[in-house]
Amino acid sequence: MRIQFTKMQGAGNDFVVLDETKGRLGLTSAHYRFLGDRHFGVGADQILTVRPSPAEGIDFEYVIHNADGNEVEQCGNGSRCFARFVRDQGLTGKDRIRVKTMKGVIEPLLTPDGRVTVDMGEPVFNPADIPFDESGLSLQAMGSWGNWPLAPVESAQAAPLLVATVSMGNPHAVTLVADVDAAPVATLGPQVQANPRFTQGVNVGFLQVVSRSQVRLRVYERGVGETLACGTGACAAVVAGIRLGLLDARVDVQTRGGMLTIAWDGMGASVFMTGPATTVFRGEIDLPE
Ligand SMILES: N[C@H](CCC[C@H](N)C(=O)O)C(=O)O
Repeated sequence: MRIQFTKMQGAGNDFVVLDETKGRLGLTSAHYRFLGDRHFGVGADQILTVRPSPAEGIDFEYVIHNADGNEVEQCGNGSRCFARFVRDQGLTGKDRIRVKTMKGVIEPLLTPDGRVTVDMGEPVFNPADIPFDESGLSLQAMGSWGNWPLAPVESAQAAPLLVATVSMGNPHAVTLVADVDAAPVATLGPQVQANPRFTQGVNVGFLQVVSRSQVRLRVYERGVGETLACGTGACAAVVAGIRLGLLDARVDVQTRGGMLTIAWDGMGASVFMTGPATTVFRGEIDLPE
């Protein structure tokens, strides 16, 4: 079957975008893996599928698959590219678009400077909702915001790693490092992901605090590996930094693929993410049967 696709990227996190607003393509997990494959397919970190409005007051639905073919709950950089896609394709004339993902409704806003700001909803800290099994762990309470625990997560390293666990709809574990360039992302990332306490896997963020309004971040993503940027990872990392008393309410996050700006006013507030969204090329491809 030959399909059309649009290749996009947001801060270097790259996507194959498919339009199912006029009918389903009926793709399988193997098809998503093929599309994500950088040697035999198109190549992407995630595959984003745009579908028609599922309900009154919502403009579209958007479905996210990691390069490993598994569907996931949320994708921050993808939500900006989704918004750029539906505008450029003439599927909407709106600047503010309400879109349903697996775990809720988010609201990208196309801004005059060409960037996109997304209301990513509230962060979730309850371990059972991350999900993270904290049974039997001696949690180390830190930070200026009450006793938010940093959980020691066993890894193959000598000492357990202290991580802050946050959900932005998808699971994140954030650890502090002195220098992201020297962080053992390729080894520690998969080790934390393999920890059975993350019962649905996890995206592992390595956060370097430069100042109260500037950080550097690398993320070893669930279902992909290290990406050049992770939007929900940037949200989770800034939220963790704010709750640990290390960051102010608006932070520039320097990733290997570009700059994202994250704002969060604290408990009960949404996290807002601003960043780029770029169309790289359009094409068509024959899917394996
Ligand atoms: N790998 C993530 C999904 C994509 C997140 C990332 N690309 C973003 O921009 O938020 C997960 O399995 O939860």
